Amino acid sequence: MAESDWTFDGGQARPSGVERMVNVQLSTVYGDFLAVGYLDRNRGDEQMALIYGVTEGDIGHSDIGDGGIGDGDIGDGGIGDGDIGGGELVQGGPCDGVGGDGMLTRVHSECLTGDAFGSKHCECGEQLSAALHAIASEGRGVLLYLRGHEGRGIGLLGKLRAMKLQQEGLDTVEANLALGFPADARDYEVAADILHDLGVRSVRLLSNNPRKSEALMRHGIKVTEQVPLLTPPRPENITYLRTKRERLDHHLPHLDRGPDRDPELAMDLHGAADWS
Ligand SMILES: Nc1nc2c(ncn2[C@@H]2O[C@H](COP(=O)(O)OP(=O)(O)OP(=O)(O)O)[C@@H](O)[C@H]2O)c(=O)[nH]1
Ligand SMILES: [Zn+2]
Repeated sequence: MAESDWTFDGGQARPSGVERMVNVQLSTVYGDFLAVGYLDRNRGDEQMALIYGVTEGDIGHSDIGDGGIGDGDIGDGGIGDGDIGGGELVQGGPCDGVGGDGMLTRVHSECLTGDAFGSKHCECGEQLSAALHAIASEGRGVLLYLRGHEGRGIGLLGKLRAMKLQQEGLDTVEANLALGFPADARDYEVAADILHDLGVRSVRLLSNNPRKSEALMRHGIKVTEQVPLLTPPRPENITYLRTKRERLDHHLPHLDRGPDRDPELAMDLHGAADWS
C-alpha cells in the first residue's frame, strides 16, 4: 500500500478512506479554483475539495488514488510543501502542512435548501459564499463541500421533517431527537482524510462550531485558529441561530448586536449578504 493510502489520526496510522479521482480547473464568480474530486471508499459518496492558489499543473497527476497534491504521497509534496500563492510547488520534501499560520479552510456541510435555493431558515448559503470570498481574498485556501452531511447528517428528508417540526414549535435539537436522530450525526473522518491527502495538516478553520474543530483534531488535523464566519441574523433564522448558540455551543456573539454597534462584525462577514 502506498504511503498516500494511509492517514494519521492522533499519531495512529490507518488506511485512508478516500481516493483522489480527478482534478479540474473551476472558474467561479469568486475566482478560479482547482476542483479535486474524491471517492469515499467507505460510504461510496463522491466528494469535492475546492482549492484556491494552485493550478492543475502545480499538483501534477490527477491519476488516481496514488497522488496527493504535488505528486502526492502523504508527507511528500502536499500543499504545504508548495508556494501556493506563487503557484509554485516544491516537491519531495517532508510535508509540514501549511506552515505557521495554517491553511484557511472551510469544511462545509451540504445544505441543498440553503446552498442552492437561498433558504432563510439557515445561514448555510451565506456562509458558503462568505467562505469562498474569504479564501479567494486570502489568495489561498481550501473548501471541502461535504456530501452526506445534509441536515447535520440526517439526510435531506430528515432535515425537511425536522424543519416542519420547527415550524410547529420545536427547536432544531428537539426536532432531530423527536425524529429519532441524534442532535448532530455528522462525522468528519472523510474531511480529515481529504486534508491529509492534500498535505494539509494545519488549518485556520472558517467556522463558528467548536465541535467541528474538535472533530477534525481528533482525526489528526491541527486547528490553529477558528475564524468566525458570522452572517447577519434575520427574523426567519434568529431562533434557529440562538438555538445553535445555546444548545450546540456555536460561537455566535453577534446575535444580540447589530453591525452599527459592532463594526468589526462586518469584516467577519467576508462578503456575506448585506445587513438588512
Ligand atoms: N437537522 C437539521 N439540520 C439543519 C437544519 N438547518 C440546517 N441544517 C443543516 O445543518 C448543516 C450545517 O450545520 P450548522 O450546525 O448550521 O453549522 P456548522 O457547519 O456545524 O457550523 P459552521 O462551521 O459555523 O457553519 C447543514 O448540513 C444543513 O443542512 C435543521 O433545521 N435541522
Ligand atoms: Zn442550511
